[in-house]
Amino acid sequence: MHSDTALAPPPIVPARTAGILAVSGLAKSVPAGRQLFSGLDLAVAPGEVVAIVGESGVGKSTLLNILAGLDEADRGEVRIEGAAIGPLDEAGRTRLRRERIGFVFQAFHILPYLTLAQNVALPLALVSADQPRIEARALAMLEAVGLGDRGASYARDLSGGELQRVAIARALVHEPALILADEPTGNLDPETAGRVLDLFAREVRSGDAAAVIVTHSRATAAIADRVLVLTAGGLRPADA
Ligand SMILES: Nc1ncnc2c1ncn2[C@@H]1O[C@H](COP(=O)(O)OP(=O)(O)OP(=O)(O)O)[C@@H](O)[C@H]1O
Repeated sequence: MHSDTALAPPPIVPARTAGILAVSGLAKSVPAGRQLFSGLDLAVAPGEVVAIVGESGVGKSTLLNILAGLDEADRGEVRIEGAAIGPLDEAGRTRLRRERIGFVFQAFHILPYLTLAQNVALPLALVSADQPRIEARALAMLEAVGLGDRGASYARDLSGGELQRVAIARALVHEPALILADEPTGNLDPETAGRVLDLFAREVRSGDAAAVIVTHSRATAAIADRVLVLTAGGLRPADA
């Protein structure tokens, strides 16, 4: 896994900018031509957790995918730590995601042929060759989500809620600058969700990272510094 490290370009270690995420004038329509949103602006500072809520089908998951460079906007700009992602080619976007972004997908995407410990370690193993640190950090993250004794298990042996916690541990393990999470507590009971959300907030704030969480859950929105509603006209404060 590390054999190509010597040939790889140096890791992206940008200077901390005033904003981790800066989005301006974003517009997106779906292939049938229906406009999901336009004129969308968003700025997220280090240490800040932003929750995005909105009706089903309004485009929340699509927005997260655009922020991660997994989907293209029709118009507008996304900057992560000051760098625009639009001009990056696929390799550049992959590298940006690997080194600076942690993504909790709605469908988890836990790899079935790796143990849970290996799944959690993977994002860190892609950017570091320090095996003892990788293993220690992966175990610490599994413990933090209450699965410290399940590192040797495989995805097939876990419940939906346990898989969700593995996905969260994996998204945080490499201390990304930007954490994007799609319904990260949708499969968790309130007590487990609370514990996981505490971890989430702690990792973001202690690492000066930024998080954008899409959620329908009031408890999840409650840990955010700001709650924004996605509408066809962009994002607006939830209480406006
Ligand atoms: N590739 C695509 N082709 C056609 N329609 C699409 C495509 N991708 C997304 N859509 C449509 O765009 C809309 C927004 O989808 P998205 O999953 O972003 O919504 P959401 O706000 O996250 O919804 P939910 O809260 O139900 O998860 C939906 O109506 C969806 O069917």
